[in-house]
Amino acid sequence: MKTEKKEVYHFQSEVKQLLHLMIHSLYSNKEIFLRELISNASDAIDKLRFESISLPTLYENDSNMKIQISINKAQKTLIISDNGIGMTRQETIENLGTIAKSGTKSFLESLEKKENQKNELIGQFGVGFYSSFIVSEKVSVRTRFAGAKNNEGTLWESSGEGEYNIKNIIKKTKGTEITLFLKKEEEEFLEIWRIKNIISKYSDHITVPVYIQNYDEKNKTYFWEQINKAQALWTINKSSIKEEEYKDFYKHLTNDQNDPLVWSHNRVEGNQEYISLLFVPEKAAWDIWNRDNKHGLKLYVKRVYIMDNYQEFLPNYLRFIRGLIDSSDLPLNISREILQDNAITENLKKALTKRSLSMLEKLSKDSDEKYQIFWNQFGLILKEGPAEDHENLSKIANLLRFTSIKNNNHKQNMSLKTYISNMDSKQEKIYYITADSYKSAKNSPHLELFNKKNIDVLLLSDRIDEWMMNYLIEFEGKKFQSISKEDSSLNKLTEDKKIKNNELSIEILEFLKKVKTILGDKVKDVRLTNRLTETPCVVLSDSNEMTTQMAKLFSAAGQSVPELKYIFEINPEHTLIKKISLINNENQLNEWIELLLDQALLAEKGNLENPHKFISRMNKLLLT
Ligand SMILES: Nc1ncnc2c1ncn2[C@@H]1O[C@H](COP(=O)(O)OP(=O)(O)OP(=O)(O)O)[C@@H](O)[C@H]1O
Repeated sequence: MKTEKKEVYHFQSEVKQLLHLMIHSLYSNKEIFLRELISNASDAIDKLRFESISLPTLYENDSNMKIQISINKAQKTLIISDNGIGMTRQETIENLGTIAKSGTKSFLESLEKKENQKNELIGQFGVGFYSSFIVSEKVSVRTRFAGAKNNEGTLWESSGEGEYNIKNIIKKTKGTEITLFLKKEEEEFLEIWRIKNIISKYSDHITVPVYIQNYDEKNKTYFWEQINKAQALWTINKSSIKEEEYKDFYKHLTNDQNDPLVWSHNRVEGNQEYISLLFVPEKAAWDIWNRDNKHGLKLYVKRVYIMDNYQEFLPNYLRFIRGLIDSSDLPLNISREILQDNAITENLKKALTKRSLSMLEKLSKDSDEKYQIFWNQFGLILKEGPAEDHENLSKIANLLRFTSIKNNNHKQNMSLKTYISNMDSKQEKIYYITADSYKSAKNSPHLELFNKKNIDVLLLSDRIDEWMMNYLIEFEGKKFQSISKEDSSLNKLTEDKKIKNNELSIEILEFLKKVKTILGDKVKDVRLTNRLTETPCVVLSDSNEMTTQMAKLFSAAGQSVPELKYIFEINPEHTLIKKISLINNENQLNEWIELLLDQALLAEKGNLENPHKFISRMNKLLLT
């Protein structure tokens, strides 16, 4: 048994940092402390409801769940109490002395550098309980875990300056009572109208009733006045919910301060019964690229909160979707483990995936501008889709956006449908090129023919693109074709320019033979090309071989890649080729051919195995 003595503890250093930051960055929006405390109280009540499904005695004969707020003007205090799950002593120390979230440290560090975005980022991170210190000079928490004895209560007190006290107390009721000793300059929060105002602003979608203690002047008595509607928004008929209410609800659910871009609210009856409410954010969460970023939907079963961030209802490539699902088919005592191998989960996942994709499709039809915002934020994540979800491949492909030669800038805003509708009548395939950057894709010699023929090519330069293109085989009957690979369909487009052997000069054919001999097995083949206009030569991958970009991805991932052998194509009409083909000096010819190959390789790969040799060879030839 602990003694009655106070024990002093120190805050974890991250807490000190967060407190400091919060007090200095959120001064313009102080009132959010009340939202945070009410939200915590509501979570504690949800947890109690959930736990008491298997252990009803936890209610301690008090199952009328509520949050109560009272003001004591004389003492300048504001008291927020709930009859939820409460905390044990150990939990109090862990929850109110540390920050459990992973990535806190890096988050705080990144925040230091983003002066003008601090406010928004802190909000997303969830300021939580510690926001009480924005308005309080001291905070005291009395709490007792549901089901524990009356003398197992805990008192936590702090002035938010580095340390806090813990003491054992008697608390007759389960739950938590938080007393804020307001700073002198924050006395506005002692006004009942002000508090009522804040509660209705932030807490309408809290499903637990929130009461404020009011005074009846006529009867000279105190009474509890309910402030919020305490009805779960998603259970209300769609047609009676206002746009603003959805937006508020989204913010409440996610801590995001921005409005959602779009949402989809559905009640499904029949075989499966559930309500889903899905949102697409306007901005990616700060930790969306963290491996341990907590995404997923909030799960309710028959209106009872079960868990946060359940990831199995949506595929990974839709991890930016936020929202909730309220199932009537799952049992209340469901656990994560059971959920995982559950046919209901599987069906829900299918249905919610379709729902999300249609929501995005609708967004793309309704507003180009909004869809572009979505794409800029989440396009890279959606690009994981083709590899992950074969079943919905064509729907996902339809949602992808690209830039292309004709686009003439790096903005990815062209759909495959648009590409196809602009296709030349002779064009059979959807042409694309992958490279390290937009610039290098746009300037690749492979584009010369396409530029000349006015045929558009998708320019892909995100890291994931090459990988994605392995899964995109065709769209609406048109095959995808990498233009850095050998491709016989090009012949149709170049009929007018076809190289016919009998029309070629003997000199050029002789030259071709020589090049083959000189390069030997450094290349797979040597051919004359009709792809080029400006460039003397180019290398291509064989149609069944890995592309350069793919090889780069593999080696960046630490995997060994077999050496790529290219097809070396020469442009017989290029002045340089014409000139070189006339060289008789064998040594000099060798040097020139090696130089040409290196040039083509450099253009293709962006680097050379032996750049030094390339330079000295070039310098030597420049002097001849
Ligand atoms: N009224 C309460 N009853 C029971 N536990 C509480 C209460 N308030 C806070 N806690 C506990 O303290 C923890 C920390 O609260 P805090 O508000 O700092 O962060 P959070 O609620 O976990 O995160 P966020 O604010 O981002 O949702 C909570 O997770 C909860 O376990």
